Amino acid sequence: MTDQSSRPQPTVSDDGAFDPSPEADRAREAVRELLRWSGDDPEREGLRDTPDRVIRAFREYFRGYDENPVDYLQRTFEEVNSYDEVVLLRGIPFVSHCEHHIAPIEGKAHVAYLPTSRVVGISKLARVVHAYARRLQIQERLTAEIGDCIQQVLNPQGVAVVLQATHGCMTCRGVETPDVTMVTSRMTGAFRDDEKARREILALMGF
Ligand SMILES: Nc1nc2c(ncn2[C@@H]2O[C@H](COP(=O)(O)OP(=O)(O)OP(=O)(O)O)[C@@H](O)[C@H]2O)c(=O)[nH]1
Ligand SMILES: [Zn+2]
Repeated sequence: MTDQSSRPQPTVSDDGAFDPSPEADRAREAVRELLRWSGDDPEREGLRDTPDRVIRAFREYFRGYDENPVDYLQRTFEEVNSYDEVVLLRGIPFVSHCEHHIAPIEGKAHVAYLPTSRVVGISKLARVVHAYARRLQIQERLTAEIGDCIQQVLNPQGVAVVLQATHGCMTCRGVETPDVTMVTSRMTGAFRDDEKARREILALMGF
């Protein structure tokens, strides 16, 4: 969870400006090579700017490497009138990329926790989801990282994370099987140990 990025930083901000660094040059050349490998001509007009677009898109897809999700959970509120029932953020849309094919993983995350004495701003749960999703992932690890981060930082009575997603590497290539959804979950504390709490949260999530 303390994985601050060690990758080269762009010499210009991610505002669409051209990055003249040697690392960016090498990345653009790698994209050019992939275009050739695919059978096209990277020098033709329509593809001339594509390597630069692709490396800027990669910065967007993978900007989670520059984020520490722990930071998002530092600010908590304690004046909650002893609220200790479930807090659920349902249906957070996310996009990730599978580490095997760099194909999109698109889905929804349902994130819940059972607070002790403090709660976190609700947007922060979505920020944690995106910070882990914007990396190369498999769905199981993404699910576990989200759940474990919230459990470790907030130390609530329990955390429940369920992800449902479709995998581009299954729909657009390979087995070419659309309309299948992968469902994964990470349950901690009360949601893992107490069958009733687990059933209730899954029902609230719509399962
Ligand atoms: N468990 C899991 N598997 C994934 C995930 N994303 C992709 N995969 C699978 O990872 C596997 C990689 O298998 P390989 O046999 O090494 O790769 P491949 O030859 O491209 O496999 P096919 O996709 O079956 O063509 C595939 O079965 C993918 O469907 C994920 O998030 N979790
Ligand atoms: Zn894949």
